[in-house]
Order: sequence, then structure tokens, then C-alpha cells
Amino acid sequence: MSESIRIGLIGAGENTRVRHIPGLQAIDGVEISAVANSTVESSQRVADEFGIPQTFETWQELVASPEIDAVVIGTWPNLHCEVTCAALEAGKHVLTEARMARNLDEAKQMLEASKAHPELVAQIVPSPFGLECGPAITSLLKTHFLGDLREVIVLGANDQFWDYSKPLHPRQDAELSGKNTLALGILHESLMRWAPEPVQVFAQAELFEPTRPLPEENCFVEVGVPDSLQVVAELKGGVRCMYHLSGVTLFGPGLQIHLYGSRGTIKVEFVDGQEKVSCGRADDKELQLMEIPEEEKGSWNVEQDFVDAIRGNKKVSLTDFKTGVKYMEFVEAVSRSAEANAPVTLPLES
Ligand SMILES: NC(=O)C1=CN([C@@H]2O[C@H](COP(=O)(O)OP(=O)(O)OC[C@H]3O[C@@H](n4cnc5c(N)ncnc54)[C@H](OP(=O)(O)O)[C@@H]3O)[C@@H](O)[C@H]2O)C=CC1
Ligand SMILES: O=C1CO[C@H](CO)[C@@H](O)[C@@H]1O
Repeated sequence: MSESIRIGLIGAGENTRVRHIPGLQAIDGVEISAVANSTVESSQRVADEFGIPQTFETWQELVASPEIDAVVIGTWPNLHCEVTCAALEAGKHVLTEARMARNLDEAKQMLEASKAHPELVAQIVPSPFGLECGPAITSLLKTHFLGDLREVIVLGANDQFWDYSKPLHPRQDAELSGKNTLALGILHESLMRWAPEPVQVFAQAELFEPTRPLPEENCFVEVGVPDSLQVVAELKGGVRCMYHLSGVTLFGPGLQIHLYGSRGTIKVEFVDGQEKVSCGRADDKELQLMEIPEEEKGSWNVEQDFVDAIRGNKKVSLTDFKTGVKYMEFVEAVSRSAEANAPVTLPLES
């Protein structure tokens, strides 16, 4: 590898332009050397905007280039498995966007590919929810603030898909997003940083409006992902857990995680990029807002983590492929349960 790390972008869309490009360009010794989007024109636009010297017509050509040390994959999940496996096989480090893959099978293929190349870094962009307050919550949990965790509520209900006249969103397209439904996987990933893993799920899902406009083809297409999902789950140790996910709740509760223990409660609300944590014990009159000192706050460190891991300075923790497979297993179990209208036990056998 040359002195500087030469990065190739595959799918430099919205999140890559807002987050990863500025994050990477701020790190000394890192060069964004090339980009491959879905079209030459779109690759060129990104190259011009961010001063990237080379474009490739296809992601396969970028992956094959000896001038690239690492790839950042910013496409929807439909390409995460194929591109990740090809890039690792070609000797490139990989940072891929969330959700890890469309389904458990693809996630497992990615994990196997990473195990076959332990010399390469394999990282998934983590759930951003709880990055800021996570360290403070972990410290609080270590003091046994909750006592025994008994019940959990996960809410991810808003109106992002309420307006049926809006075109099909990639998140509603099963070909692109697979079994990922609403904010299920991402909230579950955050929850797993604070709670034990699930041992059983029972899910039910509904699609209130089965078609959406596809303006470029002047037609309507079928929606492949539910717009309302409820999951009753049991976590290890007998913890009871409920998830309510919806994209069609006007004035819904938004994104929240509640942890109820034998001695106390922790409630986390994710509002407009802010993380609000409230806590209470039996002798409190009401929940108290937790003031987290600046030095105890975590932050988005994704690009620096990737580069540090490539330089061998630390291992990937947020988020490694093993953790990704775990949340994809949950997503898969929920999807199978909703389809069968029956409980599903974890871990899944295949
Ligand atoms: N971790 C986080 O905090 C967040 C993660 N995400 C995740 O990031 C991913 C992308 O989201 P977002 O940036 O909003 O999506 P965009 O639709 O803006 O970007 C997708 C990109 O993929 C490119 N693409 C599609 N097909 C190909 C192909 N065959 N070869 C190369 N590039 C291709 C598109 O190219 P073109 O520009 O030519 O169309 C586009 O640049 C999703 O999985 C989403 O869930 C999103 C937001 C936040
Ligand atoms: O994976 C993701 C990370 O968080 C985003 C919201 O901030 C989600 O939209 C996205 O799917």
C-alpha cells in the first residue's frame, strides 16, 4: 500500500456526500482517488464537486483498479453484498453503508468474505442513534441503575410514508432494501448496545397502500416493504420487548427506546439529530433529564474509525460484520414471523 490511503467511492449519493466525503477529506494521508456512481454523468458531477481525480464507468472497474486501497460503498443494500465480496476478494478494505444487506443470507456471505481476508478491514456504517449518548448510558448500566432489566419499548413511528402521492422510496422497494423494514434494524442495532439479544420474536405487518407512483415511467408500482410493523420479542434473561414501527403515523412518537428495570427507568428520545436521555428511580417524583458532560458524549467517528483500523491503530467496533449479521438475523426473523404469522425462535437455524 502507498503512503496515503487511496479510497474509491461506489455510490456517492446523499449520505456519502454529506458524511463520508467530508469526513474522509478531513483526515491527513487520505485521498479520495475515484468514484463510480450508476452513470458516468453522475460520477463526473460528484468528481467535479469534490475534486476527485478519476471516475470509473462501473463499480467493477473501480474494484479492479490497483490504484485503490479501500472502497466506501454508499449504495442501497441491494449492492452491499456483491460489491463487498468483490472488493475484499480484490484486496481492498471495505466500509459499507447501513443496512448491512438485504437479508441474512447476504450478510452471512459478507461475514465469510471478511473472515477469508482477516488482513483487510470490513466495517459497516453504524446506527447513528445512540452514538452521542451511548457511552453515558453504558456507564449508567454498569452502576446497575436499572436493577434487573424487565421490559423494553422500541418506537420508530413517524409519517415519512404517509403521503401516498409521493413516489416509491428506495426504502419501500424490496429489490433495493430487501427485508429491512422502516427503522427496525437500525433501532435494534442501537438497542443491542444496551440490552441482551433476542431469543424469540412474533411479528405482524401491514401495508395500507400497496402501490406508489413511479413518475419516471409514468406508472404505479407495488410497494414491497410494509408501512406498519409490530413485534413482540423476548430477550435473553426473560426480558419482554415491544417494537412499534410505522411510516404512516401522523404526529407519531418518532424514534425512542425505553428500558424499564426492577429499580429504574432509562428513556432515550431521538429528535431531529438530538439525543435526549431521561432517567428515574423509585424515589424520584418524575423522570429527570440526564445532563451528559461534553467529555462523556460520543460522536460520529465513522470515517476516522475506518482509517484508524486500516492503519492498524484499532479494531472496528462500530460496526463490525459479526454485529451486522446479528442485527440482520433479527430483521430476517421478524420478516419470517410476519410472513408465517407465527413466533420465530433465535438464533435461526439457516
Ligand atoms: N448510516 C447513516 O446514518 C445513513 C445511512 N443511509 C444508508 O445509505 C444508503 C444510501 O442512502 P442515500 O445516500 O440516501 O441514497 P442515494 O440514493 O442518495 O445514493 C445511492 C447511490 O448509489 C448509487 N448507485 C446505484 N446503483 C449503482 C451502481 N450500479 N453502481 C454504482 N453506484 C450505484 C447511486 O448513483 P447515482 O447517483 O448515479 O444515482 C447513488 O449515488 C442506504 O442504504 C441508506 O439506508 C442513509 C442515510 C443515513
Ligand atoms: O441506516 C440508516 C442510518 O440512519 C438513518 C437516519 O439517520 C437511516 O435513514 C438510515 O437508513
